[in-house]
Amino acid sequence: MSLLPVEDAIAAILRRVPAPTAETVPLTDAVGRVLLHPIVATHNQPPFDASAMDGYAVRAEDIIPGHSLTIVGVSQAGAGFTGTMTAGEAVRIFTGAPVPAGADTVIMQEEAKVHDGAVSFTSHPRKGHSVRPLGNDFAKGQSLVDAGQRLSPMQLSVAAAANASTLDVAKRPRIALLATGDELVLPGDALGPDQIVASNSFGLKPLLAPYAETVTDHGIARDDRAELRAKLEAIFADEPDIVITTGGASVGDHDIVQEILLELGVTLDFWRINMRPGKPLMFGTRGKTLIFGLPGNPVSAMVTAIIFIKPALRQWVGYTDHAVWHLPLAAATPENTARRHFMRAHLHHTPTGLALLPISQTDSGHTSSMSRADMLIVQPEHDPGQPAGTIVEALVIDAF
Ligand SMILES: Nc1nc2c(c(=O)[nH]1)N[C@H]1C(S)=C(S)[C@@H](COP(=O)(O)OP(=O)(O)OC[C@H]3O[C@@H](n4cnc5c(N)ncnc54)[C@H](O)[C@@H]3O)O[C@H]1N2
Ligand code: MOO
Repeated sequence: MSLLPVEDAIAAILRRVPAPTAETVPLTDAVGRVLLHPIVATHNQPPFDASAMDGYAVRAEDIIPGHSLTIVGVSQAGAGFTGTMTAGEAVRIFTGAPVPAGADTVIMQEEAKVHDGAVSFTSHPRKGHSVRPLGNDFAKGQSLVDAGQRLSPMQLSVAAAANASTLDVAKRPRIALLATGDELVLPGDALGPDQIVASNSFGLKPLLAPYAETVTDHGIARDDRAELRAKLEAIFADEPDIVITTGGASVGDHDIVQEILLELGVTLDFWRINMRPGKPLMFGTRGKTLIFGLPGNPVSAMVTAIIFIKPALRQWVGYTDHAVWHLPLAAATPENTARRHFMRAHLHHTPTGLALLPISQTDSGHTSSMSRADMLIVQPEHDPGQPAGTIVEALVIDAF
């Protein structure tokens, strides 16, 4: 049985992903969305030379120990001093207020002594001190956030400062999930003999939600041709962008998912990858809909979603910031097989920095070890095993 290399499978999937398309959303709905057109400043910030302190606007050259300046007015935020300051004058000023014409420096009030309408100072500041020059933060026409980034609260704050009220972000796909298996019951239901609680969709839905317009969980289909066909037909009738099944992907007598998908007109691009966990992954298309048939084993389902569906979704929304990490091993890894191993690992804080502590559990049905993992070490095919300290490649499970 020939197994497809991981890279070839990812490349085959990415070829089927449509180019990102934009939609315009209000700033208030943009957090976590991927920016498709850069945020460009439409004005200078600050729009005028502004005071950074509550104090006095002065001309630096006028500050001579023992000499007083005459206070000729006030500049406050939203209502600047309208005159022009000349030699020997000072203007009372507040944080954020425009620095009056003629002034070049601000001295904070803690360093000022006021007496009879005049002010003297205990410090001798350099010219420009406590003044934020026009355009100091950003200049008109400057790109503030590049396309391809996932918008953070700070980036939305800068977008607002740049006077943007809407942003162009990537449209997100509509995703449908379907679990398959006679043995499955929903969490909370009584477990009968030989039954298993269906857990996959409850991990997949939040894993994929950050990239999706909607993730609709269509529940469980029994290993029954008519039922599975009817459920998949109903899902396809809704025209989702992506359909994800779990279970029934392998070679057992009840593994009928592929057969029914083919009957329903799905073109299969590939089945079975040279990896563990997750070997029986299948992928195909039906019109514009992408179909991922994930293995039923819970660790295999999550790992294949991380390794194959997340890259597809990142490309779908135009996200360009993804990084593979390189970190030292905190303990040795064992010899690998001919299949690429995505090894569960803890991100470990050591006195000399971060390190990866491999989790020895490799059972693809072992959910509790997966729940303790922060990272997946990418162990190459035929890797002989590596000693502690070796720098290895790893993926952050929770990264976008
Ligand atoms: N003869 C062979 N047997 C198997 C092979 C093989 O190559 N030859 N591959 C193995 C590998 S690798 C995997 S992975 C599994 C995947 O099989 P399926 O995708 O057909 O999955 P199922 O048989 O339906 O279920 C496997 C396992 O997972 C449990 N399961 C299923 N759905 C869920 C769910 N939604 N939530 C929680 N747990 C679920 C199910 O009860 C089974 O225990 O096949 C190997 N066999
Ligand atoms: O894909 Mo399976 O996960 O190796 O048990």
